[in-house]
Amino acid sequence: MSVISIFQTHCDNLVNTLTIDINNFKNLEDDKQRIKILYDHARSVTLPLSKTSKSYENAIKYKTNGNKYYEKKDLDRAVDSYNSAMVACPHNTDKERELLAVSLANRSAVLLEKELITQCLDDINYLLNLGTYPKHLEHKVLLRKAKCCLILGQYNEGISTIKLAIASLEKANLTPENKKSKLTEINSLLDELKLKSNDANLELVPQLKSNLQTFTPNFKYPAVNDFVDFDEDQTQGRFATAKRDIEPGSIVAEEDPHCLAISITTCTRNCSNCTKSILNPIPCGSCVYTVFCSKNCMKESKCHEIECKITHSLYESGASINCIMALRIITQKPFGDFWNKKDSLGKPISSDRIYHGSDYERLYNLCTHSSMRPKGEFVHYSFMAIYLLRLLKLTNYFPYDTKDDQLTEEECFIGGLILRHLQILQFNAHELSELRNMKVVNENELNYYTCHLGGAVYPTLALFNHSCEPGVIRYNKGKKMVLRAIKLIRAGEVIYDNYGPVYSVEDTNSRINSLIERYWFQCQCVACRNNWPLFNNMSDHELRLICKKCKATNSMSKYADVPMYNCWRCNTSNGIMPVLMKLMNLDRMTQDAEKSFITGNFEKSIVLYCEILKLYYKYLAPPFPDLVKVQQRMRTCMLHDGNKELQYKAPNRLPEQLMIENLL
Ligand SMILES: C[S@@+](CC[C@H](N)C(=O)[O-])C[C@H]1O[C@@H](n2cnc3c(N)ncnc32)[C@H](O)[C@@H]1O
Repeated sequence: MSVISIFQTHCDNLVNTLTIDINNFKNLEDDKQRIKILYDHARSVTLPLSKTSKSYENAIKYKTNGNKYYEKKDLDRAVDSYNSAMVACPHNTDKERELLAVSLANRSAVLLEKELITQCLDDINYLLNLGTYPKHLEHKVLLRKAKCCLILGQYNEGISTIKLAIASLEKANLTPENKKSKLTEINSLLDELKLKSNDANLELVPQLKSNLQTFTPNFKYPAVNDFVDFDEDQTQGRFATAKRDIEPGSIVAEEDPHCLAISITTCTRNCSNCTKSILNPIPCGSCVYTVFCSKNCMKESKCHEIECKITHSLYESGASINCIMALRIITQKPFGDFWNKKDSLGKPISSDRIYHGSDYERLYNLCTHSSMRPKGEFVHYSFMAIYLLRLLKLTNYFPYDTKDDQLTEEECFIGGLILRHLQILQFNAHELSELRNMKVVNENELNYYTCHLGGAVYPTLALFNHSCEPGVIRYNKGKKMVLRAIKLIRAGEVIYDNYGPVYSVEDTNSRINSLIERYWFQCQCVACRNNWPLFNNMSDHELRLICKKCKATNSMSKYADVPMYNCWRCNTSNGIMPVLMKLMNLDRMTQDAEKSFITGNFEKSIVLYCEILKLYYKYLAPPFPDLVKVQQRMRTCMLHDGNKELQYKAPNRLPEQLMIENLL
């Protein structure tokens, strides 16, 4: 049985044995009442608390494998094995902590050979901090550290490290001869460091100019650019609009998540706090599902201190990433923070209060569609919430001793919040992702794919509605989500995001049905209303000209040899030649953009593609194939501006043939 189904089966069994009246259940006053009514019934499921524990013996095996790979100079596998050794290694006894330090030291040697100097230095600093590395070997890592300092230009730090290395030679079990040769090596490194240090004092380091795109935060909604506003209506709820024309390429929004979670498939490759891809993870001392990129991230991750004990039950029960986040929204803040808000939650928020995504009230007010939720599903969600609440009660989250067979007011309140989060996340969570290289045999055929790392919730970005012809694309930069325009969005227009289905790759019926099923609304976007063709069915011979007066679309053949046309709607006479001339000028720009794109010069190609898009949107109306191609290229370029796995290599040449994938 797959792990996903374990959790599902528990819930299904509970729903099937339920004796209460489901109609009444749905009409209950609030989520807290739902938890209260179902709690005892849900307790018939035993919580799976067995653990995939850390194991010293396994750690030794992995470390030994790492050494073998290192000897064979298979550096990538060596790093992987040392990583596994560290994740598996318990941190309780001196012997275990020594193994951890040795694995770190070995990994740092490999990283130095791989010329990953900063990572090597991080490992050495971490192991020296542990204080459990055998003293008779310490001179080796200190020497390695000094070499890193030399390469990184940290000369003074290097010099003090050399002094420590010399002192620690006293504790080394070396023959006098070996000791002498080590000392010679150390002293020559010291000379080099001193020399470089003197030179560095004479040099003036030129300041690199940041070429960051301009982003002027909106006063009321700091996560969006000043040119964005929000509006609301009966059919669409809240949505974002443009206060002025927004040009393609502009940054529309940048937001930090309110909460995030890394999925089980990548939880030992990406930092659970900042999502960074890491080659040299620092594993949690107690569980095998959590790693960090630095001590800082480990310290910042308050939620893991609470969750560590139940991480196994969460991950191995097959609970979805939304379940993990529904709980984490709670564990990342102290109980008192929620309890103090219990009377204000759900009440109207003053209109001049700044909309910060970190505000719990903003998250709480995201849409739940609870009135539309089918009765059975409500019960199902409540069981999931109770399961999560019972796990939470096994931690030290509540400021008192908890009992599984008793439900206090406080627990009931928190259970109600978890139930609400599950509903919110269903419609408002985003995927976290990074670019990874496809594993291909031939290095020249190196390619990339977007790998999903987990989920996150961004309370401001969650206010953007969907269109199958979106105005923005989304990507992650660290844990931030960035939204950038991929078309000209005119003042007053709605700024649409995209929830998955894109007009050029999926037919209208299929898009409409999947949106109804997944997001519970009937899409009325321009592509759905007009049943736009798929990319493969778009005509290459058609010119979709925009009337200069009324902006209506006038469709004609590219080869119609006529100088003018009269707009079908307002009858204004429009010249065709000036438009054709402009489009011909674009050919050159398109070739340049393609050349830069294919050779991986994404910054240059973004600038050119943006110019092309501006002209397209001025004279032509979508859909047409060249527009789809350019937007697809823009998407690839922007993804390369976002997260990449640590060892990501941009392909030397990207496929010249356009691969139409989902835009988002
Ligand atoms: C992430 S929320 C977007 C913000 C939402 N409008 C609100 O008021 O909170 C997703 C929900 O918004 C609504 N929505 C999104 N795009 C829509 C559209 N194009 N037309 C109508 N409703 C839409 C749907 O109810 C969907 O489940």
